[in-house]
Amino acid sequence: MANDATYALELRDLRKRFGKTEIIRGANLAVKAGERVAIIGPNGAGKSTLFNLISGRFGPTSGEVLLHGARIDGRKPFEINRMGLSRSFQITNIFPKLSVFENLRCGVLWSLGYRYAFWRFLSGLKDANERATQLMEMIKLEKKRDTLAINLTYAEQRALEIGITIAGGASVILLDEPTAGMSKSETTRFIHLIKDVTEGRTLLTVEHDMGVVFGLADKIAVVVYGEVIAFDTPEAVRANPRVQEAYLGSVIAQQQAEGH
Ligand SMILES: Nc1ncnc2c1ncn2[C@@H]1O[C@H](COP(=O)(O)OP(=O)(O)OP(=O)(O)O)[C@@H](O)[C@H]1O
Repeated sequence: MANDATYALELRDLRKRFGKTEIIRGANLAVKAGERVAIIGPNGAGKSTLFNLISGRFGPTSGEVLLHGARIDGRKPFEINRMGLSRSFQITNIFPKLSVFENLRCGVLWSLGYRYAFWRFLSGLKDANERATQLMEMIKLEKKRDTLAINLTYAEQRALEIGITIAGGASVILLDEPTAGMSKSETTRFIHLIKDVTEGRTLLTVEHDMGVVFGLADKIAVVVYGEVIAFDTPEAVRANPRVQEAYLGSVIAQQQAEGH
């Protein structure tokens, strides 16, 4: 099945060993184009490691990762990015001393391959400017166009980061805990923003907050001990006895006790 592009992203019997310890133990997942998927699971289950395997930060010990039917396992992160998968790296890919507009334009140029372009050439790059303006509207930061990233609120920085992540028009987007550290009202607004900007794209998030999971995801992948033990709609996952037993029962009980 060399180029079976039925799925936007596919993991086939994926395994990752660190030293003697197998952390990812035969993970399988098949995500259709346009699906929004939340990856949940207990601490240490391997969620971040899966993201690292998908985005090319780590190569798998064995198994396959396919992006629109093409093998990407073992490729470098920038190659995978060029093939249409973009991962957010939280605040770290924001330039604090550049404005919102300049940050977005940088993201656009990077995706076009102008990584080391000189700033004096930039104003002439009409397409990049237009795309940056369009992104700024999508992430609702038009009014902060010339504000330095360092002076944005935390939630605005996260929005900017998402703008940079989608700047190159990637079809598959990976977001690590996109609402972590936000207030409840910011989180609610941010879920809408993420839904808007990822419309028509495939989204994977690693998420601990069940409110975000159930508000955002079309499907939930439950990772326990390095395996995807369930992959289904939120309702089906919630009702799945194996998930209840392995993870969700205790999380929901805890969040109810905390008043979430
Ligand atoms: N580079 C590495 N070298 C060695 N062990 C690692 C490495 N990266 C992750 N691990 C181990 O792999 C296991 C899974 O970690 P991972 O961060 O993927 O889990 P997680 O499900 O994302 O957890 P959390 O919800 O706490 O963020 C942990 O035991 C971790 O210590």
